[in-house]
Formats: sequence, structure tokens, C-alpha cells
Amino acid sequence: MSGKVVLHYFNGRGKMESIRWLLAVAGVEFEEVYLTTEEQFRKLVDDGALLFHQVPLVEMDGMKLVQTKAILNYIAGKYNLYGKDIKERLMIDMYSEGARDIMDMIMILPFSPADQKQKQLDKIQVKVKERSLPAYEKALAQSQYLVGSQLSCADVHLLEATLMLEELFPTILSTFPKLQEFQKRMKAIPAINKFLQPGSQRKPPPDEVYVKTVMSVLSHLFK
Ligand SMILES: N[C@@H](CCC(=O)N[C@@H](CS)C(=O)NCC(=O)O)C(=O)O
Repeated sequence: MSGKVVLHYFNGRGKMESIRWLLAVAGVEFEEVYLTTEEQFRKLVDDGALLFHQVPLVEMDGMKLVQTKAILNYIAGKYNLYGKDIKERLMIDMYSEGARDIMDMIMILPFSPADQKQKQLDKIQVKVKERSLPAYEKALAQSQYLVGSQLSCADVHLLEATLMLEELFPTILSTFPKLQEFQKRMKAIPAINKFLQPGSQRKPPPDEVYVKTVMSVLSHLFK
């Protein structure tokens, strides 16, 4: 039981995606249980598996982990992706949260009304070009890693965020050469290269299917 890592979430990126990324980079194999019905969700709640009645839930090391940030920090700490002291951890948290801000803006897009999507996209583009990407470009001009002298979870979250951005805005990194080099370096890391191979990452369903599933599993939130 304690050897197997099981992820409970929807078949979509959402809040679980960064956890999948970090486990993959740490070389940890995992299984997924996709929630498709309200009954499945209720059962997890009734079994006491969801501390705050929310997913993501990760079964790992004989524990039931919830709260995305806590789960990510646990994995990062366990697999040496969380710096060497509290000052490095602080910087790692700062850069990680910056990447989280980008991903959160993108994550809610499928749930935006169709007539507001373009406005949201324009807002995201301006925000990341003016704020987020220059901050990361500056950090990467000093060192190949965002923090310290080794790979950390902040690098992994930044790669995930920049790949998500490029799906929406294919040329967004064109004026950020350090970020382009960073992506290249990161993609050459064997565990990342493996995770990015077609067939290795799950293929998330189309947005409409994902949104419909979330709304039916969590129907109590949409009443
Ligand atoms: N702070 C939590 C939030 C988790 C969360 O909002 N999960 C949603 C699905 S993405 C959920 O399970 N909502 C059910 C509810 O709040 O009743 C985390 O970061 O893990």
C-alpha cells in the first residue's frame, strides 16, 4: 500500500497537473483514478479521505494527502527539489507562486463564458509579458536554475507554466532568450524528456468534456 502512489482527480489538468509533473520529474510512478460521478466523490468524502472535502487527493507513503501546495511541498522536500536551506526555500516558493499565478489564470479559462474568453486571453498575455516573464528572464540571466545551483520544483513549475502559455500564445517567448534556453535545457533532462513524449502524458479530454465532468461531479458547487 505505501509503495503505490495513487492520484484521485478529474481527467483534466486542473490542480493535479503540477503534482503529475513533479512526480514525473522525481521519477515516481503513479496511477490515476479519474472522478466521473458525484457518487465517487461522495464516497471519498464519506470514507474520510478528503480532509476538506476537496480534491486533488494523493495516496502516498501510507497517507492521504490533500491541499495542492502541501502535496507539492512534500514531494519537492522528499525528492530534493526544495533547496538547501530556508532562504533557498523562500525563493523557490516565490518563483513557484509566480508560476502558479500564470497557471491559475489559464486553468479557469475553460470555465469562462465564451463571450469573455478573448478578453481573458488578452489580459493574461499582457500580464505575463509585462510582469511574470521579465522576472524569470532576469533570474535566468544570472544562473541556469531559478534558485541555487540545482534543479528545484520552481524550475519544474516554470517549465509547466511556459509550455501552457505557448499553447495559447505560440510566440510568447520570442523576446525572452533566457527562457527559451531554459526550456531547451529542461526538456533535455531525461525524466522531463520522457514525460513529454507523446503517450507518456495523459491526453486530457477537450475542454467542454472536462468542464461537464467537473460540473457534474461537483454539482453541489454549481446549484
Ligand atoms: N486549496 C485546495 C483547493 C482544492 C479545490 O478547490 N478543489 C476543487 C476541485 S479543483 C474541489 O474539490 N472542490 C469541491 C468543493 O470545494 O466542494 C487545493 O489547493 O488543493
